[in-house]
Amino acid sequence: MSDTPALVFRGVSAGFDGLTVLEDITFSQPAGRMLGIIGPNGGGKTTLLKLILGLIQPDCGSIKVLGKSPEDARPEIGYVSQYHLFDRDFPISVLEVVLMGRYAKRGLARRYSSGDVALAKEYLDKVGMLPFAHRQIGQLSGGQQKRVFIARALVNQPKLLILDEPTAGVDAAMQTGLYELLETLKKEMTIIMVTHDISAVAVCIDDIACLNKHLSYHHAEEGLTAEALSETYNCPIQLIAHGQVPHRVLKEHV
Ligand SMILES: Nc1ncnc2c1ncn2[C@@H]1O[C@H](COP(=O)(O)OP(=O)(O)OP(=O)(O)O)[C@@H](O)[C@H]1O
Repeated sequence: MSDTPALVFRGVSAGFDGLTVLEDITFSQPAGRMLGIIGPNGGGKTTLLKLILGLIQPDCGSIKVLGKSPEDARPEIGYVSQYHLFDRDFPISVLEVVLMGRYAKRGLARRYSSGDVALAKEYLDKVGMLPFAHRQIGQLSGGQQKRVFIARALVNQPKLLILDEPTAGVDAAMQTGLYELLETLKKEMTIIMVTHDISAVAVCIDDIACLNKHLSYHHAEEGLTAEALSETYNCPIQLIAHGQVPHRVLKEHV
């Protein structure tokens, strides 16, 4: 894995129409680890992802993604958005959905090669969805669709995979499978995951960014406490669990 950090933010502020959504964000994310971004609704998580993807520009500060500008890094980023709006009756197969991910490399004008199809099948296999390759995408469950969209993001072999709420609408059993998949993928790439799922924070995430206009970054070596979460969410948070659950205690925000 490269020594170049996957992300470097230095004094970044950003917003919309004169409203500051992110203020003075500074952190560095090492490559080959999984970063979880947590925070309340409206805290600026999606805005941070848009900055990483180069879809919006910061008002001030600098951003490096994989050692490059966000725009230059974009071909090396795989992105799985929170919502996938599509017509469930649209006659497109799972394999065709994954092949769409190759457009970024091949352009719209060119037909898929046998190499593209082989790659799409390889990544469908990796996410455990190869047996569904010829099913219509609309016939799959939410969790199964999420795996297909992850395969579509992976088919360009990104160095950075960004997932916005990957477990939204996914049942508990599928969530566990999804986290196991992410653990495997982490060996090959950096993963950034926006999540409201505290169990994901405990189970598979290395580093944690608590975001509510300001960002507090916590390295893997720290843990997560209700106090640190309460500070980000601006309200008391209680962690409720049955039995002995692995948990983490983070340092206080400065
Ligand atoms: N295109 C936009 N134009 C104007 N304001 C925006 C725009 N996008 C986001 N905002 C505002 O920026 C703030 C942060 O929004 P953002 O979507 O980044 O939060 P979030 O942490 O992702 O929230 P959620 O958890 O609800 O998805 C909100 O107050 C939102 O209304």
